[in-house]
Amino acid sequence: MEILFTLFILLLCLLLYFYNKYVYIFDKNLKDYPAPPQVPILGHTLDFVSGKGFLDVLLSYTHKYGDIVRIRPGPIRQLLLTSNYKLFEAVLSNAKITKKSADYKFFHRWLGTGLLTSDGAKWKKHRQIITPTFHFQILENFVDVFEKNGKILTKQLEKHLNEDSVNVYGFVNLCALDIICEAAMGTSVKAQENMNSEYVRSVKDLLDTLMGRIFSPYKMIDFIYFFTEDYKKEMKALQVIHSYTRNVIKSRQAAINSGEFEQKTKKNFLDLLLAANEQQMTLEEIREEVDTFMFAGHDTTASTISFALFCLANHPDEQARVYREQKDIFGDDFKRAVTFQDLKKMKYLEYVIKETLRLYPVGPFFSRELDKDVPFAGKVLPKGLTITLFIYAMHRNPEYFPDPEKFNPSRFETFDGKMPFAFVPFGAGPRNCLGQKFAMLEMLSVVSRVVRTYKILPSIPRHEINVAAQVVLISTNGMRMRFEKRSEFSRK
Ligand code: HEM
Repeated sequence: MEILFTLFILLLCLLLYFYNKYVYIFDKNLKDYPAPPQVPILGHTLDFVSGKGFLDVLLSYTHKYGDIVRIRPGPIRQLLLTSNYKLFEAVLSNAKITKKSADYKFFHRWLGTGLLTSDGAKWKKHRQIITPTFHFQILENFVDVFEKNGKILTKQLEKHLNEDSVNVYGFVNLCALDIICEAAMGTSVKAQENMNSEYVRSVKDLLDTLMGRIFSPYKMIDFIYFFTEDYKKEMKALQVIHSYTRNVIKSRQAAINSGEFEQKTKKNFLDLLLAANEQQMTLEEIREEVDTFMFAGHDTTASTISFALFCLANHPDEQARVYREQKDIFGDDFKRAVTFQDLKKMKYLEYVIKETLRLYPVGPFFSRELDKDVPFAGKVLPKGLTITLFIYAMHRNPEYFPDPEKFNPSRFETFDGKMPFAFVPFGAGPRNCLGQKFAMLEMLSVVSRVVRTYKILPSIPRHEINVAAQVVLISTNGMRMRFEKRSEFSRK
């Protein structure tokens, strides 16, 4: 009896501790921020399982309650959903707020604690080692990789010329996978030509299972997830992907040891990492970083290129302007390979890609967890709080982007950077996207190749996209358009 009583008291103390830590202190500090109606214990969880879609739920909160909203997506967790400029600035410009929120844990089995998912000393050390490998000059090495795979993409699309409606996303996704594999590891998985290869299938399976987990209220819980078919599928895919990466690392390391590396003029990220490493990272840590590039650098560019092509298909005047720019750069020799210098000249196409990223940011929101109290606007944001930066809503704020729903690339001609946190598709501050320059060059190269080869037209019937937040922002019903071969010297 005495033991039971002691256990009861211990449990009570534990509950009081958690209540005080996560509920009382949060409520006390955040009470002035509005919160949608919630149910006891579950908070707002039911809204997220209502079938309405994550992005739509968050948008409805923002529209109804303003640019800082208090949300409780479970019994103890609280977060502030924000599209408030000052709060964006306070979080993103603070070099001490670098901790990722708990949501990133789903990626740990694949990426371990690589750059995207790590925190603290490990993240800082690895970021320092890896940053020089993304230097703009080094990126010149990859122009051939973009060119080669962009060309294969146009060949794949050729098989669908004059069809009324082609869903471009699958084709672009395989192209982006080929590019990142070659750039990150120097190996060619030939995804575009052989989409049934074991590696390509495993990447797809892994992304599918991750997505299924993040948005399922029960698969989120480890104990339940371990008994699902998805778990088995994930483990099988991980085995294939990890052993592929490990084998490539081993053979690269052997090449370096044999002196072969010195003679190589075009080095991939893995070569550069191994060379810069000087025993600071273990081979397993290098594996985590290479897998991180594979993940962070694949669906992201695929989604943006597809949205950009969709926008061009549906805005013929903008496409004509991009095409004119291509004419100015390539003259009548549209078939020649693109160079690094050419890509730097594609200013208008860059505005098109930026405008695409404004309307369709790949990561429509991302979060930080505060590891200390942070003063903000006369209040204290308590330690442990998750701040979810709602990029999608920020990018559609008419104060910074007049007529925000309109696809208008020209707005970037005069976007002067005075409000740097209003446009942050690549994040900002110490944890910004390491691959952003690489990504921009890749996207310029691939879109340029498609526009030079084909006139992109709206599908028949015209396609309405259904935008949703999955692992990245995508259109759940595909991105449909039509392609028409351009005549050699067409000026339209
Ligand atoms: C359209 C393309 C891309 C977009 C919009 C994008 C966006 C982002 C964003 C928003 C973050 C910050 C996430 C957060 O703070 O939680 C991020 C981080 C990161 N991205 Fe990208 N990304 C793109 C392509 C790439 C590519 C091609 C690579 C690599 C080749 C890459 C590598 C990374 C890495 C390593 C990080 C983690 C940086 C750190 O935490 O230190 N990304 N990206």
